[in-house]
Amino acid sequence: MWATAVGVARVRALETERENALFRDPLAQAFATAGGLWPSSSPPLPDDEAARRRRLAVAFSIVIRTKFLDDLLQQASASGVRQVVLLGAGMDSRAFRMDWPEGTRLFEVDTAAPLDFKASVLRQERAVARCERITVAVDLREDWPAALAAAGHDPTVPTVWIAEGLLIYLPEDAVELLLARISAQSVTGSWMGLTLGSRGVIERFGADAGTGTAASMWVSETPDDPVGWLAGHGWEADSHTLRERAAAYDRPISTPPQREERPGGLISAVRR
Ligand SMILES: C[S@@+](CC[C@H](N)C(=O)[O-])C[C@H]1O[C@@H](n2cnc3c(N)ncnc32)[C@H](O)[C@@H]1O
Repeated sequence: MWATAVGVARVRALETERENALFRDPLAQAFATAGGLWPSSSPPLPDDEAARRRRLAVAFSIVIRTKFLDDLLQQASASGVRQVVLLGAGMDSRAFRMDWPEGTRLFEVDTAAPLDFKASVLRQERAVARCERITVAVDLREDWPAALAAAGHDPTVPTVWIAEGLLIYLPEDAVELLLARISAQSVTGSWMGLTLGSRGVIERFGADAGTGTAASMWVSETPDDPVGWLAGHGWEADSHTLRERAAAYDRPISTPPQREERPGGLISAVRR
């Protein structure tokens, strides 16, 4: 399941090599290498044209969402937030690659296996975090708020929460529960950045996805009205499409939309 996190690192390593990269993630290549996905020619792109296009589209979406959430984290920091929680952190290396104000504490929540793998790569790379970094090994289906609190998270001061490439893997009731728990730990002034499967993506990508691929594990998509949904949880949200953000980052999608595009893939929210 967490192998998908190494696939994400591979995409970030490729972006890092670009001249006009939207971000640079110097640790991504080490994660991809340790996971057997680097040099990037392995695994080869599938021959099947549709599968090839899907793979490229997923990679593109990872690059755009990474930049979107980097910006959101910077904004939250600038507004004074000093607690960061990465839910399903995987190989996220923001603790190491971003500038953090003095006093920032960053919690990485994931299960033990990916966190152990990550720790071994970080040791090998002699990576040094640029903020206080705390890992919390817990399954998000269990009582993770208690584990987070035990690790030192303080729910009485604002937090910026990131759930990147996570909710698409959780069934709808688990997404609701996660949101309720995040909201219960978020005082006014907290922030949240979410990525959600855009509408129809499971049908388009998941239906004929090979077993073991990331797309074969996708189960949930953006609700019909993401802004209203989050308002119900006490958040003032903005939702963006990949296409709109990609254009804003000067990385426009050149092909016209094949169907009506509804908002929803990328969400930023502030706690009221
Ligand atoms: C596709 S990866 C994305 C990782 C990271 N957020 C990023 O964008 O680089 C999904 C991550 O969510 C984690 N995850 C999925 N289900 C989880 C659960 N029930 N509890 C804790 N972590 C979970 C996986 O271990 C994996 O690291």
